[in-house]
Amino acid sequence: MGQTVERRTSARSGDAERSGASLSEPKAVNESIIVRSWGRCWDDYRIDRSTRSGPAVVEQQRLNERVDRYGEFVQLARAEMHALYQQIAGSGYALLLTDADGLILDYVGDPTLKRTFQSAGLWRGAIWSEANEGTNGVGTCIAERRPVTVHRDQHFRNRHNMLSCSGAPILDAHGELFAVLDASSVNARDTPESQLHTLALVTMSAQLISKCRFVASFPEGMILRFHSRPEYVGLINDAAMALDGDGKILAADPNAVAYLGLAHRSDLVGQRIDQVLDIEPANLPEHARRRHMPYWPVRCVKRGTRYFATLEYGDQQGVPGDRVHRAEQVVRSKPRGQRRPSLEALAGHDPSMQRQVERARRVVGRGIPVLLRGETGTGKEVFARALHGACAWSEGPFVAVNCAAIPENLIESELFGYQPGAFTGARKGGMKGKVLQADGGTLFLDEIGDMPLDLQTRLLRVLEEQEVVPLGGEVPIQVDLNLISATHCDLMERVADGRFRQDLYYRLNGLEVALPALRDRLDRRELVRAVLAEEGGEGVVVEDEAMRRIMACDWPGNLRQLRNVLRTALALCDDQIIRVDDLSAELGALELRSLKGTASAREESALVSAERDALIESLELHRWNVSKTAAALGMSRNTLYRKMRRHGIQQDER
Ligand SMILES: Nc1ncnc2c1ncn2[C@@H]1O[C@H](COP(=O)(O)OP(=O)(O)OP(=O)(O)O)[C@@H](O)[C@H]1O
Repeated sequence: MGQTVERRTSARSGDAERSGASLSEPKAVNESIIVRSWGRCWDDYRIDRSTRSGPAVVEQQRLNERVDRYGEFVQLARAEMHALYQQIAGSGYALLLTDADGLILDYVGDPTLKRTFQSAGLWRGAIWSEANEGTNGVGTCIAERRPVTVHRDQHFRNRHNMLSCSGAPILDAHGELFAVLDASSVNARDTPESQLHTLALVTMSAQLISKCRFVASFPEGMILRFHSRPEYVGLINDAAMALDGDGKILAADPNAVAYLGLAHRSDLVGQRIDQVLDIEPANLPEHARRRHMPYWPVRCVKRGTRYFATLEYGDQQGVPGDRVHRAEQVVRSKPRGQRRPSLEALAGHDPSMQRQVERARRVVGRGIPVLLRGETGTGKEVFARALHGACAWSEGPFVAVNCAAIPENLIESELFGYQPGAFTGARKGGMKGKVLQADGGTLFLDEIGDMPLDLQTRLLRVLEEQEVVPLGGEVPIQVDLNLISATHCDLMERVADGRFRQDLYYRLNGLEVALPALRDRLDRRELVRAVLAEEGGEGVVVEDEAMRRIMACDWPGNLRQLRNVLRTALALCDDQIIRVDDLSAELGALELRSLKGTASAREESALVSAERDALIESLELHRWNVSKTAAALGMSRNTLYRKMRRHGIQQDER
């Protein structure tokens, strides 16, 4: 595994949360930042609110010098700015990169809005320090060293009252503010609260840029990355430390300080690595050479907490020019475990799976909708992607919509899109819904059983008439797409009790493919070997007793859970042999669960309420971030949403 910084879209808002910019961050926190800033504007800078002149702009030559000084960093940041812009394009925002003095170094935005932004002073060379321009997204972010949204009349100077700006700090490897990433819009009609979503995205991108910069800053040293879960090592929310050849810690990122339970960076920097983690400095070169199994388990010396770590030489970050290129790849790289196996590969050696693949193959590309049924983690989405890859629409897009994960009141606009001005808070340019995005390709409707009834009616009409009318629009737009849906539940049962429309059920179910649960597959041994190979453990042997335990397990989380357990076992095992001890506690908990399956009804109801309590506790612990909680509990987000619904847990229970 290369020393890369991967983005995981699903973790976007979660990571922003940890940095203090969560969507749920009390409005009051942002407001108190604004109040402090206004205080500085009155008392320290003594700014005249009513002057009409725009921000000072430096001469081109000085701007060029500044950009040169930031060198490769500007290109690295630009790669991420483009990636972020893809997400917010059409919403009237421009992205700005400034230096630590608030001087705008770079701009990425809608070319048609260039003039508007230029006349507002949001352009290369303009200086947006707080002392010059009063309270604003860039200058106040620099003054407070934290993410901030400054919305319309929260700006101190009247001239800037039409702006909405969200700025987040980019830190250097020593924790110093080095640059600011800002998203600004002119004449936004949104409320300050809706800006918090933008702020979360900007904060996440700023963290990603900070991390790329960290790992690229020590070409002479080594970079150690760690996290309590192996699958998170190498992703944006792992911890990073730079070491010299003797194991002395040269730098540590904020996650390293937080995960090790320390108060300050200075508690780490200058220490030797073996004072912090149980890593022998003499063994560092050996760890850096590990290629067959990149991460290994380490423990915190003081607290005994276990992590998984990787180590690479700083110069393995690539030659300078290459680094930018890698950053571009890095920010766009796909989450691990998202390979695209073919239908044959999915069939494996299991007769029932082979039968299902054969049936699906017969209808593929004939415009017959396929309904996939299977428990969580049986590979429904992987199967849908393989079907898309094998059909006539494979050149077109594959657009997945998870009906369980989108809040009910958003499904309609997500699916069908809307026209400009369709409702308050709508994006200026309107939005193309998922159905239209999938035109010419495949629309994958995951967890279709969770679609609200009134939307089922709309969906049925779209499918029958093969045209969509976006919200607020009148003219129908033709669509031609391949439809695959998936569900974990018995849709017929839902039809029987009135929760699912019978006509839609028949419309979706051109062919039903039932994916077997892992416990029912006859090729589990082969699957274990295949997953181990995919996880970098080719040639690793599973000891008989360990294999017996894996075979005997009930695997409620199916292939997803098997993969997690094997990934951890690979990291823990010595001598390329997986023993019982390497099978994580998760397997023990599963075995206990099957024992509990025989418990009496009373015990079961106690278990149900224990599960509810445990879910709430875990959600609390992860600040109600569903992605993180699901990852910590080893289940999919869908499963967690389902469980929350079953236990009547609402996200606003906090
Ligand atoms: N045939 C397979 N071999 C190995 N791993 C697989 C296979 N199919 C799926 N997986 C793995 O199992 C995990 C779950 O797959 P997927 O998301 O497709 O399941 P799902 O049924 O859609 O789950 P959910 O209903 O919870 O959304 C993924 O990590 C995927 O890589």
